[in-house]
Amino acid sequence: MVKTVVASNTNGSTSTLTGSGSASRNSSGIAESDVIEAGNVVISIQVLQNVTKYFCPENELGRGGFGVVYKGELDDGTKIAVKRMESGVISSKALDEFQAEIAVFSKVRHRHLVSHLGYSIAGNERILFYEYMPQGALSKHLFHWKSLKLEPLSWKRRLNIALDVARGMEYLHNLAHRSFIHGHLKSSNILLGDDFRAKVSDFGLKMTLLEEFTQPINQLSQKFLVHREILSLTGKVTTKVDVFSFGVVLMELLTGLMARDEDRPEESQYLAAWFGHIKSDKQKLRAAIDPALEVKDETFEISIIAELAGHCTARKPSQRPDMSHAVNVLAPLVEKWKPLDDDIEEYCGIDYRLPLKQMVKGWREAKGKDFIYVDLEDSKSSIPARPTGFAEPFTSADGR
Ligand SMILES: Nc1ncnc2c1ncn2[C@@H]1O[C@H](COP(=O)(O)OP(=O)(O)OP(=O)(O)O)[C@@H](O)[C@H]1O
Repeated sequence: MVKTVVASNTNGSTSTLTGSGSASRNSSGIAESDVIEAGNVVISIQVLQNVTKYFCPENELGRGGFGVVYKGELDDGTKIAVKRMESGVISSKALDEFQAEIAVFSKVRHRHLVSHLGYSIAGNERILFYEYMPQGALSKHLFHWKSLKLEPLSWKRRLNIALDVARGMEYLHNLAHRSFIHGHLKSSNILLGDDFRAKVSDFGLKMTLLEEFTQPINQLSQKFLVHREILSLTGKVTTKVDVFSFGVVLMELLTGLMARDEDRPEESQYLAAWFGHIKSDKQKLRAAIDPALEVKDETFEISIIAELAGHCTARKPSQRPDMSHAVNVLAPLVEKWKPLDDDIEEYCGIDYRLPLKQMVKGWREAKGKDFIYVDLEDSKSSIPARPTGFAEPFTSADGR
């Protein structure tokens, strides 16, 4: 017997059901009979086996610390990413915690956060499934584009990605009802859509849900402590850990170099440390820019991003800005590159250059007007319609 839960209801609880999954299915491949109480949709694990062709290697999208991620396709053509956890990653003892965490993060919806759609439990199997991001991880496009025969990312795309990530992280930190720490933001956890717009993934697997911005280190698995040396300065995990990681991602976008690479000369093995030394020297900074970028008139922007990256990776967490600051620095740069009629609905009635409160006020007013707008806090527009019973997303008056 197996049980699968897709999303959860708005009060944070989840329900599960055992079953074979053989009932007739709606347009998203989810059985009508599987829809049960209080907004919970329950489907069987067989659906996931079917859509991934029994976890066929051909459908493998990648591997991470938790296991293998497969591509799957529902009956209606909707693509999903299915993360099959390696056995032992989650003990049965930790299962309650696992379910409770998932109950929370399945409701976190934002256009720059990869939507978590559900999970499955069957015997030792722990499977999570997500919105599918067709262009895959940012890391692939920054570090492996040649071997994968991809186009290198243009400067404009990199700027957009930086802003998208900043907005997703700003939401996690400040704008959801509670504050979330991602804990392992990195370029392999930033996924790209066909339009090369970015969404942050993997928040929640060990995301720390905090009412206050403090948590003793030992409550987080070492695996997630990408910048352990920085954490050890304070002994606390705070949102500033994510800000540091974001600064490193900015450095990767600028240089095309991985955060850490033991094949590089010793002084540049750690990108953050090395970049911190060279960023104020114009010539060295220019020499460090990714050769795949044809830099012409972007010198001014590059120095702003370099400055921001340095600020985000300040040694003391208290000296690092919050993500809202990063959004405010990046938004005008992206705006500059934006053709007037490009992506117009995203900007309808909203001036992203305004401080958050004014911007939200403008957005609310725009909502009342008689034209199409996009719900800024809800990424559901990027995936096909949510099947009946999927969780209502968190709402936030401050979404951007
Ligand atoms: N939603 C998704 N859509 C498309 N591809 C995905 C999706 N989620 C993951 N992938 C692919 O699977 C790979 C592995 O993802 P996963 O999140 O398991 O590990 P990771 O982020 O690389 O590492 P870690 O587990 O240490 O965070 C990613 O690099 C990406 O290429």
